[in-house]
Amino acid sequence: MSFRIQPAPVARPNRCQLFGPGSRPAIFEKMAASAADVINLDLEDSVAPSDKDSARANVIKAIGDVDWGTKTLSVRINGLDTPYWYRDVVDLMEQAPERLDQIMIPKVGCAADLYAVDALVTAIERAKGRQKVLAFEVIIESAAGISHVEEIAAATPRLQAMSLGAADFAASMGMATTGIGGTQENYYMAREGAKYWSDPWHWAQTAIVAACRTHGVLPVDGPFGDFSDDEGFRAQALRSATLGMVGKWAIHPKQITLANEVFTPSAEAVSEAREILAAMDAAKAKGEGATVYKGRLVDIASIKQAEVIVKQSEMIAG
Ligand SMILES: CCC(=O)SCCNC(=O)CCNC(=O)[C@H](O)C(C)(C)COP(=O)(O)OP(=O)(O)OC[C@H]1O[C@@H](n2cnc3c(N)ncnc32)[C@H](O)[C@@H]1OP(=O)(O)O
Ligand SMILES: O=CC(=O)O
Ligand SMILES: [Mg+2]
Repeated sequence: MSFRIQPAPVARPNRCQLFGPGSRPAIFEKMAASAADVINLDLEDSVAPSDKDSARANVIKAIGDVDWGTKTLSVRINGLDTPYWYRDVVDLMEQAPERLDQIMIPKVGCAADLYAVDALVTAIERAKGRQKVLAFEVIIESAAGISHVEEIAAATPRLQAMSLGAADFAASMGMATTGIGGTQENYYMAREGAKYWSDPWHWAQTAIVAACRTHGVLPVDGPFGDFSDDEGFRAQALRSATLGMVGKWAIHPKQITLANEVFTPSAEAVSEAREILAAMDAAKAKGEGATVYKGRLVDIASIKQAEVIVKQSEMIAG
């Protein structure tokens, strides 16, 4: 237990983050018209090295030209291990209009990575007189990133969200898979001739959720590569939501509805949460800290659990 109050993350919907390559401007209007809460225009791994400069120019133009509505608009810059990232930051901060809400920093390995980007962003904000404070989001997708996840979550007040990047994470960890998220064929327990599949992403997800919740950052599940597998996407997203994540990436438009459905508390869940709060109000009026709801114990901790669902639903409804 600690006397510190757990900080709340930014109150904005983050159920689905839709990605699109910065080298494919023909889809930008479609991305803007989608039902995703967050748009991630990518300058990193979906853009070939030969297209880095033109993709950056496309993105800067589109930030001003496209009507992004009320979406959170984010650009994924290149990693700090590349020659591209400083130019991404400098050009975005010097040339893009203030409609840009945040940048996503991939392959973060330690808090100092964010210190370096923060220093550069802060200097340009001051030099250019930019009024809007740029937010950051990061991807945990390396052995170093997951090892230092808590210091990364605490690294800068600019940080609003943290995603698990299953593809690069698997590569960095030396995992024997080319799958991007979801069930892995060889990750199972065997008993009496039957296989029971387990979840190889679980521990990294819970480490991210714990670090994020400690420091008031939104925990987000990253990509699910097989966009023809709706059932697999839904199962992965449901596990993430159950663990405390608030949303998931879409790497194809057909994943947006699936993510929005999973990360919007259902009417039944909200009504049950409200009933628990009402039951606890009645218990409190009688001087009791615990009572019975539908045959099961509810107590003061149940109020906090129910409030998570009600607050999430109210925040999404606006
Ligand atoms: C894995 C590690 C990571 O870092 S993931 C994040 C980086 N990756 C990305 O950003 C990739 C994002 N996705 C894509 O580039 C495309 O969706 C890929 C997967 C290449 C598929 O594109 P395509 O072959 O055009 O798909 P499709 O014919 O099924 O498209 C159907 C209609 O939807 C459109 N569409 C496609 N992708 C997007 C998108 N990301 N956002 C918005 N719209 C998209 C297509 O243009 C097509 O539209 P229409 O029906 O012709 O009007
Ligand atoms: O960037 C995302 C990933 O899965 O890698
Ligand atoms: Mg990656």
